[in-house]
Amino acid sequence: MPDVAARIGAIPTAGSELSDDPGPRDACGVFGVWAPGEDVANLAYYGLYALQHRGQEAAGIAVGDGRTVVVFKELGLVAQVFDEITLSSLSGHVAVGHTRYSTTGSSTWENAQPSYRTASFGGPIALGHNGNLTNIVELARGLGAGRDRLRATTDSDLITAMLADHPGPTLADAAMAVLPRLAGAFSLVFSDASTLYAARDPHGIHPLVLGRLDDHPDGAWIVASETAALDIVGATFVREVQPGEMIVIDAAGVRSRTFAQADPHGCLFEYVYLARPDTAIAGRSVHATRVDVGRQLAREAPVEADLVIPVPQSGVPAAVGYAEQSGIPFGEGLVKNSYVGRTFIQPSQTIRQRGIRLKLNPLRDVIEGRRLVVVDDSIVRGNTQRALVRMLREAGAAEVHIRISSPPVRWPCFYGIDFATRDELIASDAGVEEIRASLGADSLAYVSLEGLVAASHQPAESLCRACFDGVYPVPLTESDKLGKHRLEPMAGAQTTADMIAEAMRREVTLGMNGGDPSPDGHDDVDLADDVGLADGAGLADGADPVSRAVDGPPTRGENGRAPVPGLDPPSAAERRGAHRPEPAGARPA
Ligand SMILES: O=P(O)(O)OC[C@H]1O[C@H](OP(=O)(O)OP(=O)(O)O)[C@H](O)[C@@H]1O
Ligand SMILES: NC(=O)CC[C@H](N)C(=O)O
Ligand code: SF4
Ligand SMILES: [Mg+2]
Repeated sequence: MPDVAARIGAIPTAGSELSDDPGPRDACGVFGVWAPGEDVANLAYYGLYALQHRGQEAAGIAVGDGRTVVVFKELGLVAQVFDEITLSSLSGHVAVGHTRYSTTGSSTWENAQPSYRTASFGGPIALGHNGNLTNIVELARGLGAGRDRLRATTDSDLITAMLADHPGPTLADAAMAVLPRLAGAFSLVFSDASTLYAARDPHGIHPLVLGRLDDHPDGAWIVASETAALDIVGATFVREVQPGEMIVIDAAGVRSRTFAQADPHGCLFEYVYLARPDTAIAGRSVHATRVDVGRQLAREAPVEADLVIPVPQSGVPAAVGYAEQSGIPFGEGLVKNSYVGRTFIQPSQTIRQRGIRLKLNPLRDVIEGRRLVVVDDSIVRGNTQRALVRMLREAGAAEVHIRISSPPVRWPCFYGIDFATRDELIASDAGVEEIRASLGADSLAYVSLEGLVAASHQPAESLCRACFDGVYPVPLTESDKLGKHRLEPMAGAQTTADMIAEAMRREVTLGMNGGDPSPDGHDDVDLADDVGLADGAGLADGADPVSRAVDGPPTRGENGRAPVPGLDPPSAAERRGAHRPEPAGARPA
């Protein structure tokens, strides 16, 4: 191992090459670690555990040892995917990890990340991606037949394929040529067998931070979606990866390169829901932001009531702020089953709805006869509030006043949140009074967009607010409207070109989560009907029917019911190949 001690502390600012400026010391889940002498697989495991809230469908870790890269990935939660035996078989000095929440491509093993390719200039590439690209059909066209040999249908795998296709001669050269061609949101961690890379789109839509493991003789670096993951692995926050910046970490130290001019538009919804409260984005605590929004909500939408109750988990800080500002006592009126994860980011409507009832149960003695202010961070499809109002009334609430600490979500997100089609969003066409009536609440109010932005302490023009105001910072193309399954074979199309032509001809508009026809629908069958996907039609040769192009996790088979988030271990079918680390790429592509 070359002596890298001299480089420790030389943390480059964006765009610099090994600058001596120490930089500030003081935004799917991605996690990268470069730490010779450390158990990098274990660090990645803990990092991913800390980022579980960003993606619950699949998890994976790729480890490089200077010679090769081994990837282990599987459908399921981090703790279901990895055990001690698996982790101990992953040894090396560089690791890339990912927790997936699907936005392009179904929830299948092939689409789990890190994605893997062998570079045409030699050597392995493993990549984890948070975000969503908006020009994937164009990029897929560019790749042509090369992509068609592969079963992964994510935008993320396209990036890996483009890097692998580039003549090089190094991965850094390939990345500097490929990254400027990507449009949309991408916070990336990727590696070859020796070097860790991190890159963030020019808009910096989703967060990505650099941290350092202290007291490490050879230098040890972490890249993560959120600062909370740095805390959990004992790393010190160094700085954010800047929009349009690529960071390279190897035995020669840390280097920064700029691949595009920054035009910051950080995701406002990170402050509302996506990020952990114990994370800081652009120096601002997410928790403090949420409490402030709650206070603002109380100023904007006061109501006479006996008790403020939060909707666990993400509604808690805003409820604290609402109670503080209004003087109405705060109380726990709903018990959350901590073994049930997030419901909104589940990939199908059926699982989301079942999850809410399993997750939240009213405390009758607290709420009976009381006038309640029920505070939540957001209403998207309306699943949670619809179920809650019913539960609270059944449990004897005298009045139910819903207060929401974000404005109505009226527009789909194309940058990495599965907000689906406009049809699915309860607020897309309805006014507040209509929504109140449909939920059955006594009153309903949302915080203003101005109030939310002010609490973030960010200038409005440096935030993406598109799901609230419909102003998209990255222009969309017609092909973006083709939906989550746009790289999947449909109606018998066998090639990318056929698939695009067929989708365009049919004018299929599926949205990000084309599997969900409506908030009350049952998606899987309907999607197949919508896109003319006959059973097994259009599958790649040898594709497992469990993984076919229908959204939602594979069905169980044993008892016919869908898996329950956080409760069911992965089925035998889901875990095919599990606990069998294999050189990446060994599976048929
Ligand atoms: O209107 P909907 O479509 O129901 O979506 C909005 C709800 O989903 C999220 O909760 P979730 O259960 O995902 O996670 P949490 O535990 O972090 O609150 C969010 O906090 C809202 O409660
Ligand atoms: N939520 C995300 O960041 C998703 C990453 C990528 N678009 C995928 O679908 O796998
Ligand atoms: S549209 Fe909404 S959820 Fe998507 S990136 Fe913009 S602010 Fe975030
Ligand atoms: Mg919630």
